Amino acid sequence: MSTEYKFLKSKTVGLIGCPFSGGQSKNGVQNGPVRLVEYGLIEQLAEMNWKVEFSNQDHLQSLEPKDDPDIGKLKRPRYVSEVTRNVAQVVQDHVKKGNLALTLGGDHSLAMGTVFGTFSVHPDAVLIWIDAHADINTPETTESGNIHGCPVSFLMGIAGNVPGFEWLKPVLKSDRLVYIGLRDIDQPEKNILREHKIAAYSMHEVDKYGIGKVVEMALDRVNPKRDRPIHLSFDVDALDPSVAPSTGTPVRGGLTFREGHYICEAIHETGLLVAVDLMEVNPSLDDIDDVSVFETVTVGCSLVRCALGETLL
Ligand SMILES: NC(=[NH2+])NCCC[C@H](N)C(=O)O
Ligand SMILES: [Mn+2]
Ligand SMILES: [Mn+2]
Repeated sequence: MSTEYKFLKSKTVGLIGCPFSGGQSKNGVQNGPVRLVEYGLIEQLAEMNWKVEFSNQDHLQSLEPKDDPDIGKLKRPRYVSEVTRNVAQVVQDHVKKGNLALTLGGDHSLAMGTVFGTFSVHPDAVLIWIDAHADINTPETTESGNIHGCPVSFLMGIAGNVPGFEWLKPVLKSDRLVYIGLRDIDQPEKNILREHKIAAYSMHEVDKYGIGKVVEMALDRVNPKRDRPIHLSFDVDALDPSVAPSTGTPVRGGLTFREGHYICEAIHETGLLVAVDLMEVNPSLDDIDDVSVFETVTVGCSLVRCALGETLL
């Protein structure tokens, strides 16, 4: 189109709802997409003059194999592989058509599919990963065995050969990835970040420089000429638990409400977005109250709206 989005053909969003929880061990995150849609996300985007093509992925849960024994430490590897392979295809179809691919999780292992889908159309894209966690454990280093802690290593091709994941060719180069919001990184993950010289802005840098400067530095690192397509993968646990409590692995000391929104606004302003993930909204955790769920769902919707162009003025 449009001056607003350099790599889109029209102001159309492919909304991909992924009710999937197999990349981690807590129940409920599969209900994230339905709650975000129930709250009105589709209508909100339509009101912002987006055409919405809703690609609901309700069949994903039926892909769970009867028998899915651990491979090494990895839990539910066949299920995760099958689901993410399907998601990759849907994302790829939307991005190829010039739609903005918006994926609602579900757990963050889904990013294996979304990022692969984007990069198979735009091999020169960059990945901006907003998270408390680096999600770059390998099958060797993961302690939990939860694959939502590992998608980045698979995408980079440093996960080794895991049977069933042959389809997932390494598409992500270490200099095309940047993190913002990190604060809970396993020691082996720190080693990987250092070894591969991956750009990472933890909460320490957010405190030190302010979010405006951090986003600018992050873009300068991976997208210095501002000419590469951007895939934004936003784990809602990047936000402080006081802002987004209803998520499976909350970590104190996170992004404020405004810092989270600023990131989305600033990335929208580049005009380079081709894909957005909103992951790890879990509206049905045990012991969670309705207000916490409501706050998390509403903040999820407003992050998405800001990434898609909502402004304060
Ligand atoms: N997408 C997430 N919320 N990931 C949390 C990962 C936590 C931990 N590093 C692990 O490997 O299990
Ligand atoms: Mn996380
Ligand atoms: Mn994550």
